[in-house]
Amino acid sequence: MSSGSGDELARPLSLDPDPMESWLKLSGAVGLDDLELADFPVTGRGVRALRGFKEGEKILTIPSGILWTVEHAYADPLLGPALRSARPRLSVEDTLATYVLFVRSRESGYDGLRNHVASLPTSYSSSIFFAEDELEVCAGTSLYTITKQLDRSIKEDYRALVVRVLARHRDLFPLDKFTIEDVGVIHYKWALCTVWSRAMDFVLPDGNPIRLLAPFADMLNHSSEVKPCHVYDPSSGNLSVIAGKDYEAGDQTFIYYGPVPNSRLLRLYGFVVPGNPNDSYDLVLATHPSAPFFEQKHKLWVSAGLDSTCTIPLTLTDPLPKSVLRYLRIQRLDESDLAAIALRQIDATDGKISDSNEVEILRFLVESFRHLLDSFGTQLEKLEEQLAEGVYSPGGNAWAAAHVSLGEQRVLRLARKRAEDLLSAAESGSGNVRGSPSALARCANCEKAPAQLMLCGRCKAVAYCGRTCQVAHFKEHKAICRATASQSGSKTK
Ligand SMILES: C[S@@+](CC[C@H](N)C(=O)[O-])C[C@H]1O[C@@H](n2cnc3c(N)ncnc32)[C@H](O)[C@@H]1O
Repeated sequence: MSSGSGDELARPLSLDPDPMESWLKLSGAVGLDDLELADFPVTGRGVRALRGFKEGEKILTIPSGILWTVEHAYADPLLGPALRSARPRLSVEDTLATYVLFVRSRESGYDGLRNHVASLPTSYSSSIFFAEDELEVCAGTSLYTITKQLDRSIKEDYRALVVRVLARHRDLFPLDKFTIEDVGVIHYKWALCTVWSRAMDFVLPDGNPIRLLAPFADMLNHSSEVKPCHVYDPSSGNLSVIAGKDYEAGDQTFIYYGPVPNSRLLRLYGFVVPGNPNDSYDLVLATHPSAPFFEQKHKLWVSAGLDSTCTIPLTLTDPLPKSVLRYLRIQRLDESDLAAIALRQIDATDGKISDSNEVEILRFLVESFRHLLDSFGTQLEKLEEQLAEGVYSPGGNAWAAAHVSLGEQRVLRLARKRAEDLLSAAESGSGNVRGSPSALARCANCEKAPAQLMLCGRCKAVAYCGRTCQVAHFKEHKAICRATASQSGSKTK
């Protein structure tokens, strides 16, 4: 479940001619002679280069005709009419999941696609398959909440799929293979995880999105060390993979799944990257329509590029985005503020409204962050201790959940600290905190402000009074350090 290239001990998976590979070649796939599937120690099965590739060189093309797409599902002579009869139309995700389940259930025909399905993992380690005690490790995180919600919604979605499609076409979806009971839900979850962890998303020139599964290209694991390197050609409809860096013969080849935080990685792909620089916390801000002056405030949120309900990601590099403050300033406007705004005496879409409004929203934020942090099942220091002591078996579900919790707590602590700094400045009337100067004026560990401080040599975004404090703070700082250094283009490893 952890990330890394782990190329050293890769074993080829089989020496027999692979039926999927033969089908791919016959269908016009290009590049397979220079690649092979192999088992890698850290990432699991992946794709190995059999010769060197230069960055930017095309390494693989999967032709349009054998991609799993919504269009192909609808064009299928058996499945298409069943899909078309569904009212309302199935979502893209459900269409692809139904397509995969349909092909898997066929006893004849669909030979190529069935070979692909046969090569898919039989189980997934997405958080939706976690046992209760494993999920409890990340109680308090957005992953915990979303996974619980998914547990309910997936059952409902499957029932809806049965009613809208499966039960109406029992000739295609026989009851013994598409049961209404729990087994059916388990198969549906498996198909959803297949789509979540293997589908690729692109935007077409007309602005419409396309989601597809590409046999063999879906065997490429993720690495943040490679540039984005999978491309869809809208004119041919083919999917290609370009070398995202230089490879030597024997290396594992990768694609880049994107700057994904651990909570999303674990839910969709079933793995985490320890110390993930993309970790984030999704802060949900909402106001009930019955709140005073809701209509006026709603207009102000919209003109500030927000809405009355907003989900704003807090990140390691920007733990308290301006949009959070902007939202709350509008939420706390009183009658006289609104009158001043109507007379254009105040601009509510940017900047401070008044000292009292600012202090009020910052107090609220500090309290909210404290409350959110208190709601985590296991506190950050305890989790770090447990991970160091090997309480969770490395790579296991509980271990991965612990990393998600660590990441979200680190982000929230930074957000709380930033709100506290802003609040003390607002209360003292200086109102002059821009993050960096105050952070650099005090030791990031003991918070003292001696005459001389030394900057972190890598990110240069925090300062320490001495080596002891730098070492003591390293665990907490390393993820944000990586993120800040990579954002500012630092070349240091
Ligand atoms: C697109 S598939 C890649 C092929 C997959 N390993 C297989 O055997 O079918 C995505 C899945 O590969 C695994 N994976 C990809 N990148 C990984 C990484 N960096 N570390 C650990 N597992 C990874 C995860 O299980 C993920 O859900």
